[in-house]
Amino acid sequence: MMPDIKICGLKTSEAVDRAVERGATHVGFIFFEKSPRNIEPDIAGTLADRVRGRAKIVAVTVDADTDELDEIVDLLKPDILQLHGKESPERLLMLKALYGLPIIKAFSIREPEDLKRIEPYIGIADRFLFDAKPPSDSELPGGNGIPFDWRVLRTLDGSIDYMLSGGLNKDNIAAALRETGAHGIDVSSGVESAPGVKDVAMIDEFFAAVKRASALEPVSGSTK
Ligand SMILES: O=C(O)c1ccccc1N[C@@H]1O[C@H](COP(=O)(O)O)[C@@H](O)[C@H]1O
Repeated sequence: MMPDIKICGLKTSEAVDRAVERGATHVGFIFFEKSPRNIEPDIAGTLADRVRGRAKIVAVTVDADTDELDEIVDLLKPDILQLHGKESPERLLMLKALYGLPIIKAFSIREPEDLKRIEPYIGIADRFLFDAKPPSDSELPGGNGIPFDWRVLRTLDGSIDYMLSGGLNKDNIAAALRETGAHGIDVSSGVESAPGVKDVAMIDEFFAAVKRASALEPVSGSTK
């Protein structure tokens, strides 16, 4: 089965169009000034209009205040909020009540202990996203292009819905899916030729690799 596929950090119509043509179920826009993928909400809204209804529009923010979120929700009209900072469960409840949007809550993972941090968010976050811990010299909480040890997720309760993220690319996505069986994947750097510069050929290659990996997957219940 094909996982949900989110292409994140989009900034051009060419990349948005190609991602959705190839089968992206989610497209992500980054609202974080220090990121090379940062985009103004009005420009993101115009890009999102190209694919609205064909892919879920995801607004990625990091500890954004309500004024900033108001502007993003107003101009982008996202389907989903992705919170990639230290937002508390209470903050998620408040934002869900305010905007009526589903929330993906991101967590950085290195070891099994890190998974304990999701517990207070179960039943509040609509989906989790597991990313690698950023290097100590990085200003970005995500989008660093580095994977974590996916074996950590072996201890995760199978009923937890999550997207796998962090350094995914055409060369490691088959192994990542084989190890985790993730129902959703999220890629940014892995389809870029330089930080913040999406490459449509790399988007093509990534989708081709996911399709190959999904075709190889054993069919549950099959006797063959
Ligand atoms: O991509 C960014 O610049 C970014 C900035 C701030 C918060 C989150 C960000 N990106 C998220 O991180 C994942 C993993 O990225 P990568 O594939 O390792 O480059 C990305 O998909 C975004 O959801």
